[in-house]
Order: sequence, then structure tokens, then C-alpha cells
Amino acid sequence: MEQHTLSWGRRYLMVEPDHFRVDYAINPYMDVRDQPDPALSREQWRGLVEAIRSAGGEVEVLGQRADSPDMVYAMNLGLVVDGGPAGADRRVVHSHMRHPERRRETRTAQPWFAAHGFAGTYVGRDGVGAHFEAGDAFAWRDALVVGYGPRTEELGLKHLATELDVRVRGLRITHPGMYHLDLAFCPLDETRAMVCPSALDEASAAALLALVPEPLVLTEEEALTFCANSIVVGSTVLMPAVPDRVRAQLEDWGFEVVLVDVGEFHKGGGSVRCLTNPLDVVRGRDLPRVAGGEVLLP
Ligand SMILES: NC(=[NH2+])NCCC[C@H](N)C(=O)O
Repeated sequence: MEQHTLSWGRRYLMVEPDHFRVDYAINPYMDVRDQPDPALSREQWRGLVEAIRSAGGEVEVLGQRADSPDMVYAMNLGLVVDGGPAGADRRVVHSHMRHPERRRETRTAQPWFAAHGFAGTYVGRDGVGAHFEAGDAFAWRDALVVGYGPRTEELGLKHLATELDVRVRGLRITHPGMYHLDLAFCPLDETRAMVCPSALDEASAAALLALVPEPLVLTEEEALTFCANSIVVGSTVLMPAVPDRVRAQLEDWGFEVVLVDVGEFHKGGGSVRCLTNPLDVVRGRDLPRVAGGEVLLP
């Protein structure tokens, strides 16, 4: 079968898990009585770094704040929308986390992005403005596809569209266990994606299925293995788990499935995609510019 690949997803930011704990519960998976093992967490995290490098990807590492146990989920630190080569005009949209427990993280991520040449934009400031968590957003096909509800607020979509001059396609998340869109949606190449309609309300589920020319539709049970919380490096899909049926379809499409055990991080409610933040998305190439912006809701 003919193999296409995403034009982004070769370069990632990750946060070294030096202070990974479960100190509070802000999603249904977190339980302060079930703490991750620090040594095993570190080993699994290194395994993920290795797997990305073996698939041909690059990883940049940021240290973790001692007071921010969820900072390991680097995907939520911000959304890179212009990640061209060093020296090019780079741009990141900082997250404005829903939960105050996570707001310190952005204060550490901002100087890192600035030092790497990224100009920062806000959808909102700490405590003011709409919430936006980057784990809800994907540059895919003709738009920035953004989940809203549990974390990102609907008002944030308008800001994203007008500030970035892009089309934003909003999808309303209703499933408490898929509180970020990246637990229910995983673009594989420019026409294929894993999608779990049961994460969304009826109209949004229909809109997502209409958007994906060749969907790999996941049942709720399949998605709750976190199999959609995967990343694609070229034609390799790095996955925390893969139901047999899902593996068969991916391999039939020409992808290589590599399983990476990050089970300790499931205790915080995140997996492979949550631990990695793509730095190489480029507006104009991966995300068409639309003057003035546009928000499409189902
Ligand atoms: N991109 C993601 N889905 N990240 C998962 C974040 C997990 C983190 N404990 C939270 O609830 O915010």
C-alpha cells in the first residue's frame, strides 16, 4: 500500500521525570494512593526517548520543576505552530491550564521556548482569559483541530483562530476519561487517523468522522487502553498499547507498530503523546493560513 507520512513529528520536546508524582487528582486516572515508582518511571521515559531516536526522530530535553509533578506531560506546555529551522520565525502558543496545580509549568516552559527562538502567544493569562491546553490541539489537513470542554474552553477557539490566522475546527469532548483530544484522536498521515467517536458529543463525533477520509475507528474500550495517545515518526507508530485489530489495520496501511511501555505515566492519566510535544509544525505547510481566522463548530 502506498505510504504517506505526516510532514511534522520528527522533533519533540520532553521533560525529564525527576519529580514525577501523583500529588492531586485532576482526571479519573489519578489516585494519590497509587504512586509511580521513580526508578521505573525514569527507565520507561528513557525507553521512549530511545524509541523516538531509533525511529529517526529527535528529542530535546527540559528539566522538571520540583513543584510540578505533571510537568512530565510536556505536550501541555504549549502548541508550536511555527517550528521551522533555528533562526526562522518560530512561534508557540502557551497553554493556559484549566487546573491551577499545573500553571507553574508554563512559567518554566516560556523561557525555554524563548531561548530556542520561539515568540510566545497567549490564549489567556494565568487566571484570566480562556483556558487552552495544547494536548487538545492538532494541526491536521485544513485546520487546527481542537477538542474543548473538559480542559480547553470554547472561547479559546476564537482566540486561536484570530491570533494565528487559521481555521479552527472545534470538537466537544464529553467523555471524562478522554479529557484531552489526544486520548481520542491520532493523525497517522494526511488522510488517516485513529478516532474514538465515543469521546465526543453526537454532532462532534459526526464532524470528526466527516473530517477523516480514512478513519481507524476505535471503540471506547480500545481507546481506554490509551492506544490513540500515540505518536507517529515517519511510518513508525509509537504506542503504549495496541489492540490486535488496531495493529492489523495499521500494518495493513504500511505502518510499523512499536510498543513502548510507559505504564507508570498512566497513573497520572497520560501516555506516549502526552509525554512528547512536536516542535516542527509549520504554519503554511502543515496548517493553512486563513486571514482573520475562522472557527467551525459542528
Ligand atoms: N496530553 C495529555 N493528554 N496529557 C495528559 C496530562 C495528564 C495530567 N495529569 C493532567 O491531568 O493534566
